[in-house]
Amino acid sequence: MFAGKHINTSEDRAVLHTALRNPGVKIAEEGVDEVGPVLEHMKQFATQIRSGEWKGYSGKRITAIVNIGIGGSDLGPVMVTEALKHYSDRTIACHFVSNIDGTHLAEALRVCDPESTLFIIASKTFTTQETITNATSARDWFLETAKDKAHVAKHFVALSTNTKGVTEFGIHEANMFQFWDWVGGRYSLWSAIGLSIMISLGPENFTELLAGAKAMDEHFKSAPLESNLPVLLAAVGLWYNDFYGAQTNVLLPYDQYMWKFADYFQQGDMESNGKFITKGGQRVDYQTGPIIWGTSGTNAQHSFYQLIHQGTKLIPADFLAPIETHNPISHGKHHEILLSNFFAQPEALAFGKTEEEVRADLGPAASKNEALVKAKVFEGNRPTNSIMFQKLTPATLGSLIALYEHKIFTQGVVWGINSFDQMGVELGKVLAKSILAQLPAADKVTGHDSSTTGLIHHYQKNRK
Ligand SMILES: O=P(O)(O)OC[C@H]1O[C@H](O)[C@H](O)[C@@H](O)[C@@H]1O
Repeated sequence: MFAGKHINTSEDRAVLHTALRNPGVKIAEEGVDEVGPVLEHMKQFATQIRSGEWKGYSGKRITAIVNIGIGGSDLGPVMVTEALKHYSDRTIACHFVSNIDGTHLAEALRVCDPESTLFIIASKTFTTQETITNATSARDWFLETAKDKAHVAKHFVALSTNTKGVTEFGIHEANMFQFWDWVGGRYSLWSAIGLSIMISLGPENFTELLAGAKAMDEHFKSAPLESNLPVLLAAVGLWYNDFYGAQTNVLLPYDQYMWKFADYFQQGDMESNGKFITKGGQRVDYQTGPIIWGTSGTNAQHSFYQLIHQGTKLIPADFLAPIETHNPISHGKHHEILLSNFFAQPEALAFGKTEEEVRADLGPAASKNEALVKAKVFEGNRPTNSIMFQKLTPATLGSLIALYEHKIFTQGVVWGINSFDQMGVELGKVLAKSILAQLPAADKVTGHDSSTTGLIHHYQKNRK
């Protein structure tokens, strides 16, 4: 991976997101020597937006950005801007529009002023239906007020590998921030796709984020296997996934800023390792990628922990927490309570509560209600990883993201699969396209099973 070999074999591509956090690295791959210059371009632009030097068409400064992208062109920027909100001076409102559902764009535009809004169209391919449709509607909305197409240049920029697609859309090449086909979508927040992060947090914090990831890259490359964090995380995961039949891995950050961390790694992990075919084309006869989910503690405790503690499924859990909080309100009381929960849960999951302990707790009442005794038993022996870090800084977040990226890579290598393509998302897209063409009239609806046909007909009969 680090050497730039084409380990994404099905697409014959290198996998070099690590080069994005190591500008100047020498690898013979088209575009690698442009990493530094593009980063510079991003810094200049972000600084102009943040300082107010960049003006909208009517002379107003930019006070809102709308990142229009989906999947890897959305989740990374959303997760990181949320996680590092503490580092934002909040002078620029950040909106993220991903869903093709018109509600997503409409609700964002409701609070934006066309004269002071910058649209960032983020799409690696610049062909994604949701993004191009949302971007076109955003441009129409903008032109309703701005009138003149020449004003688009001040309000629309693109992050993409597809120069032709960007210029055809009407965005000038000078307002395009390039990246390359060796950056996978779900590994792209380190590239131009991170522009919204940089505008929100400032170039220095973005540089720190990259530095933190680079430090983890170095650790991954050089640490002995037995003390190599991504390898350990991968090995523990493999153990439960492949030898204990665990279907899943829940991510539980005890830091409110990280509330989107699990959402981000749903794509990161499941799109990378949700594969049943090996690189050599064989059907695997073992389990591969786990189901990833989770949300921030302690909310999760009051929602789904019951099943983790006493359900019939084995759910390995990763707990993450900062030693220091950015918000030590009420003399640090909140953080102490938060951390006491962070320490308590893995202990409870590991050691549970025996029937004897329950009986001792209940005293004489135990013998009167045997069912209650059984209901209060925790079997324990439920596996967890606990990861503590000093404080959620940009560098620490960069390291944590890279830790999980390399865990995913390591597991993919052991399973012999290609973690860097995503063939499984194609079929639904193709079917949706053919259905879209059939929606205008009932007699056009052909080639589907009776359930699908019935649903489409129901929609056609009842739409207004
Ligand atoms: O950035 P884009 O080319 O618009 O792609 C956006 C997303 O599209 C697809 O859903 C892919 O499966 C994702 O990996 C990708 O992140």
